[in-house]
Amino acid sequence: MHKGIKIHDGIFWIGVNDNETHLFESLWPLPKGVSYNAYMILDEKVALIDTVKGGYFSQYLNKIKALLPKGKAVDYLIINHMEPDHSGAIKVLVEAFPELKIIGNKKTLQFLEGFYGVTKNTISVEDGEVLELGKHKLKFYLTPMVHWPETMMTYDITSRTLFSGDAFGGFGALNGGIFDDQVDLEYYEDEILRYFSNIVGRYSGMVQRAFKKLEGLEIKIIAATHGPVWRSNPSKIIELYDRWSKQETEEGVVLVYGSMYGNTQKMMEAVASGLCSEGVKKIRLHNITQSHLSFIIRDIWRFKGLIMGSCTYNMELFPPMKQLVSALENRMMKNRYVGVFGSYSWSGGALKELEEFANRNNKDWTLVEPVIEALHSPNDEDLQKCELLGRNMAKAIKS
Ligand SMILES: Cc1cc2nc3c(=O)[nH]c(=O)nc-3n(C[C@H](O)[C@H](O)[C@H](O)COP(=O)(O)O)c2cc1C
Repeated sequence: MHKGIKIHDGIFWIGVNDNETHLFESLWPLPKGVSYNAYMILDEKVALIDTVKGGYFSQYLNKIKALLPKGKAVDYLIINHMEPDHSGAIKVLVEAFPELKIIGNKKTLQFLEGFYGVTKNTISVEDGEVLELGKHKLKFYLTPMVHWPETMMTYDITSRTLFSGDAFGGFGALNGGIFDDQVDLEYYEDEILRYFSNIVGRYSGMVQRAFKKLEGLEIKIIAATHGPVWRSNPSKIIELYDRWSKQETEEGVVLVYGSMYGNTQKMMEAVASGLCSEGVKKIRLHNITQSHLSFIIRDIWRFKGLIMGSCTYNMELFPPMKQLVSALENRMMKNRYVGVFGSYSWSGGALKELEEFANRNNKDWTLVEPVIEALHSPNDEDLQKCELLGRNMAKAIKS
């Protein structure tokens, strides 16, 4: 990974791996790192597509210099996305190549000035405009809010490569191989979904708009800004992204509970038995204080059913459950079933908030009965109701 890697005639991956950052966007755990993918096209004109996070500039620059033919300079930097994990090296890049012309759309150039004070040698492009490098012809597609307002994609008409920005990208550094046929795809697919559901999912409608715009385009390679480059089976990730952004779900249920002393957990175990008795195999159980929210959101995005159970804490929902409920509303998830239950010892409060969530969002989440509330510790009747909730949820997701 110390030098550029050819992905097609004249096109090179010049990205870097970050195995140091613990939390992407200071929020999302990176147990296996993340790659910041950037690309270089060598033609009559030389173009770079995106940069890397600031601290990785020297690795990036070394790759550029090693590939750059003698006597040539870098002519263009195309900015698909201004988030600093991709734009962080722009300012120093401009110092290294002062003649460089920076290409972005109107919004990109506003961000460029705001973040880095760069205003010189910029070219604003419109949706559908084409830039000729020689053999390679790059067409720009503005795809706002996938996932920032300035995001765009760059399509190389010659090689049929789509430089897609953050779309189709995911967590996980690239360890050796960079292509879909060289890596453990099962791992990356999970991490692409974790990236999508937590970061891009809220803008699913805009992802669908982008799909409409790209309709009919022959795509042989997808080169995103994170994760593997799809050269063998790009249609696989396109299909997954299409399904996820249409909020199509799989048959399965996510169980999330918050419990301090085990009573609420006991209720969730009864729910799980009910699901199992109706043949549900894909059950993902999360103790909310043990699983990071990003993995819970990933599973909820994937499956059709969600059951949440919470103890009461100072008159309210258990604090991390509150965070989950707010995250669900922020992601604007749809077409799913939800079941809720709670426990308390004097005044209650947790269940009320979960029911309020279900009622507020009843167009997007269909409530599955019964709703159960246990005082102190669940009795036999409570546990039977929990099993019934599991059975009813199983029937709902199979209907
Ligand atoms: C710090 C703390 C705060 C609590 N606050 C409330 C409360 O405001 N209202 C209430 O009815 N119960 C309250 N409870 C009681 C628990 O919600 C109740 O015992 C519940 O059954 C605990 O479930 P668990 O065993 O799954 O943790 C509180 C318990 C603790 C430890």
